[in-house]
Amino acid sequence: MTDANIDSARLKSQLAWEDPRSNRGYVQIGRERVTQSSDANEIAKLRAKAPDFKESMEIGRDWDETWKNQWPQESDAPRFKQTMLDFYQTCHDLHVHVMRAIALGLDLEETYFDHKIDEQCHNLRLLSYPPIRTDLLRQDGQARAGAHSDYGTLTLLFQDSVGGLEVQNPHTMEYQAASPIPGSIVVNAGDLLARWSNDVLRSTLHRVVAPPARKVSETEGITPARQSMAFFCNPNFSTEISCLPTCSGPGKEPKYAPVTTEQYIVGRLQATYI
Ligand SMILES: O=C(O)CCC(=O)C(=O)O
Ligand SMILES: [Fe+2]
Repeated sequence: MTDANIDSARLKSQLAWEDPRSNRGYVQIGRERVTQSSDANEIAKLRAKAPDFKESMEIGRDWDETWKNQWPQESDAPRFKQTMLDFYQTCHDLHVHVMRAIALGLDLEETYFDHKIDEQCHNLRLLSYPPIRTDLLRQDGQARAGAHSDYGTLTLLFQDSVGGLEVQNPHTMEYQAASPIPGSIVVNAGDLLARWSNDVLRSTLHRVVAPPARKVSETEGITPARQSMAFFCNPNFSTEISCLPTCSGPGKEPKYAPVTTEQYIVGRLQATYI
C-alpha cells in the first residue's frame, strides 16, 4: 500500500461525490444510524431522532452474484471502477499481512488465518459527510456517525484532514480524538476479531463528531465537509468464528458462542436497515 494507491482512490471517491450520476450502492443521508444496539425497534427510534449525517457508497467483491456492484458508466466516471477494484485488492492484501502479524502475536502459525480470509468478503465504503452547522451537530445524540464498533476482523480507515473521528479508551471509557495524520491508516479491531480472540483483541468503539470548530462566517460555525474511505475486512462468509486455540484455558473460558461470519454480519445488518 503506497500513498499513490490511497491518493488515487481518494481522488476518484471525491469526484464521485461531485457527480451524483456516478453513485452506486448509494445510502442516502438519514438512512443509517450506526449504534451498538442490536434491537431493531431501538435503532429505528434512534434513526428517527438523530440519523447519522452522512451519505455513503458500498463496494463489495466484484464477482459476487448475490450482492452485485453497480458501477457508474465509464463515460460518467472515467477509471472509477478500475481504481476502486485496484484499491480493493490492495486493501485485501494488507488485511492478509496484518492478520499474519496478529497470528504471530497470538502464538498461532503465521498462516493460520490465510485460508479463512481468502475469499475477499469485504466491503469498501466511501463516505461523504456534507457541511453542517456545528450547533446542529452538537445537539444531543447527533453525530456524523454515532458510537459503534465495526463487525468484521479489522477496518482500514483512510480519513481526510478534517478530523472528528474519536475512539473510546476501554479503560477510562472516555473518547479521545484519532486526529488525522497524513499518510496514515487507522486500523480498528472489529467484533468478529474480538469474538475469535476471546476479547484478547477488543473491538474499538468509535464515532465521528464535530471536529474542533472552525469559523467560516461571522455568525455561524460550519463544520466543513469530510470524506473518508473505510475498508471493512471480513473472514470468509462460511468461516466459523469460535474461540482461537490460544485464547482460552483454565480460568479463561470462551465468552462467545460460535457463529459464522455470514450469520453475524447479516444479523447486524438486518437490525440496522430494517
Ligand atoms: O468516517 C469515519 O472516519 C468512520 C466511519 C465509520 O466508522 C464507519 O463507517 O463504520
Ligand atoms: Fe465504524
